[in-house]
Amino acid sequence: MKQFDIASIPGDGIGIEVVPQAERVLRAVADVHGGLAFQFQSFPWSCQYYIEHGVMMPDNGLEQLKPFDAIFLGAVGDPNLVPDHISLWGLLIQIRREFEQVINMRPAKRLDGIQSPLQNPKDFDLVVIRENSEGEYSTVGGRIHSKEDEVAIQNAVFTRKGTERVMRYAFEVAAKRKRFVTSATKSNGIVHSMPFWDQVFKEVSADYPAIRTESQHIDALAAFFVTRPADFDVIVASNLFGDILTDIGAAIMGSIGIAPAANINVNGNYPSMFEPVHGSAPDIVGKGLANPIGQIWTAKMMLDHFGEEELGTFLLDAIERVTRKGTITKDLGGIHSTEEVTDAIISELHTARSV
Ligand SMILES: NC(=O)C1=CN([C@@H]2O[C@H](COP(=O)(O)OP(=O)(O)OC[C@H]3O[C@@H](n4cnc5c(N)ncnc54)[C@H](O)[C@@H]3O)[C@@H](O)[C@H]2O)C=CC1
Ligand SMILES: CC(=O)C(=O)O
Ligand SMILES: [K+]
Ligand SMILES: [Mn+2]
Repeated sequence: MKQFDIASIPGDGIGIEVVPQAERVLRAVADVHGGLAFQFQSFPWSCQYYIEHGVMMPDNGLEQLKPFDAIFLGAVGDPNLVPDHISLWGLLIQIRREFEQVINMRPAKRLDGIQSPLQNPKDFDLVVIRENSEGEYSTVGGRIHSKEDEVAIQNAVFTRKGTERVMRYAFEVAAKRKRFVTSATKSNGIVHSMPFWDQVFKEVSADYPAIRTESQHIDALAAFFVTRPADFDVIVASNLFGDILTDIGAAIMGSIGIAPAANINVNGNYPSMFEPVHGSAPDIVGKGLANPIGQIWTAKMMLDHFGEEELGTFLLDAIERVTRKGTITKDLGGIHSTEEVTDAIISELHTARSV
């Protein structure tokens, strides 16, 4: 029996609602498979934890997480309790950084039965590879003076190592897909980091002659995600550009509530972390309205990461059979609750086993 030890961090808001549902689904997957098991240990680190302890996680939090095979996170943030920059940097971004989860991988794909806000979405199936450790999300800078003399300086950091790494990763992913990489740039407006980004992209692409490439400015690319998403395969982007693009990717899928994501450690020194694109959605918390598909599709990405790709596909197929039948939550125009959608997915898993 293969066992995977998973650290669960439900976090805040709807994270607390969707993480246990996705754990139920993973247990069902294990049950259907018969030869593997998932062991979950839940950590209460969240804004509520901050109110009680003055920190988002204990001093040795990272040490506690390190031995696990993966981290399964819901969402972090409750602006009524803790300012967002404190809660996100104190937990989510700290784990991404300290555990060298340098790649953030976010697929966007049209699913049967889900209405895209686009009139003609076609069958888009793309994946954004976002740099996850540097770029525009940096602690370099500061604020000085006050009142009308106040100055805020925020420096973006682009290292050759980090830039090359995310690009190589994108090319490797593309090699297993439609062999097309689009680079998100803005070298017409950002005159140091983005021409550097373009240069590294050109150098790295020379190592992958079988893969088609293009560069698009981020503003135009954002528009193309709306007007012709089916034309893309793999998009490589900096931290901020990737963050924005993947919310658009989620929106054209039909809801941010279904979009999955993986924060990947590529050197094997620390666990990777799997968390949906969405946040804690304070506006719908406690009502059974949270769409569990983002968290469950994220579990599928965790299965892929464990090398269980067949099981991952099996799970995504079950999700799509459920959406096709119209068992969907309110954000997608349906009437079903978080739990009902999860039940339907679990029941599809069992049905698929028995045929
Ligand atoms: N990675 C993370 O943990 C992230 C955390 N956040 C944090 O979450 C909090 C709320 O941020 P927002 O900007 O409002 O983004 P959000 O993703 O939480 O919500 C945006 C909109 O999408 C809806 N939504 C999100 N997930 C849904 C789901 N599963 N089912 C149905 N509807 C869903 C919400 O109801 C809301 O209308 C903030 O504290 C923010 O910092 C935001 C984004 C990512
Ligand atoms: C924090 C955030 O917006 C994200 O991880 O997508
Ligand atoms: K999240
Ligand atoms: Mn985001």
